[in-house]
Amino acid sequence: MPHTLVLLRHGNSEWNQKNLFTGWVDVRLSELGTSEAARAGQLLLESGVLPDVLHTSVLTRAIQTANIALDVADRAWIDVRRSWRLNERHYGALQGLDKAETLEKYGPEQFQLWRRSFDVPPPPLDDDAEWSQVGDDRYANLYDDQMPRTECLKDVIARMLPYWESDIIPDLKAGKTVLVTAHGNSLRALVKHLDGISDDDIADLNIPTGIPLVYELDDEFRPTKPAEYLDPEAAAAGAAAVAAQGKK
Ligand SMILES: O=C(O)[C@@H](CO)OP(=O)(O)O
Repeated sequence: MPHTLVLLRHGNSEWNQKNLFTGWVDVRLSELGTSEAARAGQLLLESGVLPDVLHTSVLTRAIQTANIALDVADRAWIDVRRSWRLNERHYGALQGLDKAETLEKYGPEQFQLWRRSFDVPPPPLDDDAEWSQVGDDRYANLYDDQMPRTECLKDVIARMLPYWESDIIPDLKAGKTVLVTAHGNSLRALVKHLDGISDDDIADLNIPTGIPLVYELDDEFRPTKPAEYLDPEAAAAGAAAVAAQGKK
């Protein structure tokens, strides 16, 4: 029996709007992001892809997106699990910096390496820096060596996949339609795993904000066909806009 998995990147956030590197900084949705989330719910409703369970990161922008979308889809009541393992990539010392200024200061090669390379993390963020999450209550249960100070995509895969195996797969196995509401880079990590994308090719994959991406998976939890965005045109435009960030 095929399993249905829906991936949803949060809607446009206040820092997406300001073009700042965000990572683990807990910013909220912008007005645009709120309407994107409502539209995502409408798309779920219209396509009849109705989630039975929600998995979110512990970041407010993903939680808000899920709440708004599920409310519109009349599924506000479904079970919810949250995990730091679905969080955005920790952007290290880039958190809080302007993307256009960073591109100008370090050049396109270094900028792309930090944003999209598989295994080059940005410099680590000091624990006492303004945009550090060390000491944030929501991470009180993490061991100190689990608490990132910076991450590359490879690190995100390493901390995200255990949750996929231990918490998301069992829900799929139970026949539930699973909604995962997360972030540009944590979802790139999951898509890389599901679609078997190489370490080099993943650099070209960008996930648009607020458009559900639907996977049908076999019993080995591999896609039976290419995943589909519920609004393919808007998704292509949104992904191109993410790729171009920095170039203002
Ligand atoms: O700033 C971030 O945390 C991410 C997602 O918004 O940005 P990027 O697409 O540059 O990896």
